[in-house]
Amino acid sequence: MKLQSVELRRISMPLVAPFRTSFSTQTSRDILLVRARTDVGEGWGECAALVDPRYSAEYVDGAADVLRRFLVPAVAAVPDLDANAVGRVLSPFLGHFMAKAALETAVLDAELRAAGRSFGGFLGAATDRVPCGVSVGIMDSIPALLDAVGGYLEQGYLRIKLKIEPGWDVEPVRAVRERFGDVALQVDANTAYAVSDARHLAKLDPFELLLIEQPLPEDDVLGHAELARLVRTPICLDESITSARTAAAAIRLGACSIVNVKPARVGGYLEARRIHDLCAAHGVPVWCGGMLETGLGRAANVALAALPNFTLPGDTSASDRYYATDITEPFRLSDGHLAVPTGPGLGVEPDPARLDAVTTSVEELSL
Ligand SMILES: CC(=O)N[C@@H](Cc1ccc2ccccc2c1)C(=O)O
Ligand SMILES: [Mg+2]
Repeated sequence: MKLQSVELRRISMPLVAPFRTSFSTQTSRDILLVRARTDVGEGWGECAALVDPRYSAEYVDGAADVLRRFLVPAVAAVPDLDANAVGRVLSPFLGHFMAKAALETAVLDAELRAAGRSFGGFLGAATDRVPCGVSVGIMDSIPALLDAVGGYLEQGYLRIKLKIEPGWDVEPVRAVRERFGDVALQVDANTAYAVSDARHLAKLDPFELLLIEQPLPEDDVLGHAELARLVRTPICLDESITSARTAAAAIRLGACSIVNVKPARVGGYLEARRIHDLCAAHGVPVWCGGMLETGLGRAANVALAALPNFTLPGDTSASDRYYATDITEPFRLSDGHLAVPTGPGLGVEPDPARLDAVTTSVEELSL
């Protein structure tokens, strides 16, 4: 396969409701899509980077720039391209995992569409539908939170994840437990605490949470290992896991007993599968994280979440959790599950009219 041209497209997608985390409140998503045109057809990749470097060091204008200047030219120079070559040819460029993931996914999508293979079939999906959880933002009040959680449970979500931060943690969890009983429940702090908060975080132990996600800063692996000795609730890492190597180190150091696998955060679906396999070898369960993707990224995540060691419901929610109108056919929850796409490649593609309606810029990179 040979890369002939790449389109960098920016789309602006309003969220159905503000989404507040410990690091920001977002009301819309400014998303970069990568469209790879090759001699055997085209493929799509979605870059998960936020508009500002608050979840990780990446941000969407920076991702577009690193793709334009370094990543796309390097991949375009490969004479006999396949998805396995992308990680190798991009490894001299450090970091920029979300930008790399978008490009690798676009190349993989083109390759698989041309071969008539689905993402799930290629990655090793073991099931045709995946159980889904939902991520619930920090709310203005406990009653508002309980209304939101009640609504998601009525829609059929099989697991609730509450965003927490200092000042919004024990009480919201207590309220959800008192109202909804033993629903599958976990929390995500997005790095908002310090290991000195261990005694406070241990107050969550009586609520039998599935896990506490990324309580401490990304680089505080040793702090997570110390916290895991002071808190009974299992520790799950998200931001800290940037590769299979960092996953192996975190597990060996006792920093986590569960991993949130996010292809965008680790440079793509091939590395994500390596993390899945490594965690399986260590008996560490994984689940698929979310970055408020459109149906393009959502399709790839659902295929990944079908691998056998994804034993916990992920943040693979339905399209309407975030968007009133998706750019692809929407993913709809059915009995708390999403069906794994079976078509070639991602198995979905953008509807041209819907795509045009949200497009804010299109740039053709000639190679
Ligand atoms: C579903 C979920 O909680 N995702 C991330 C946080 C996150 C990720 C990407 C975002 C993009 C725009 C606005 C908020 C966002 C929050 C997480 O697991 O930590
Ligand atoms: Mg998280």
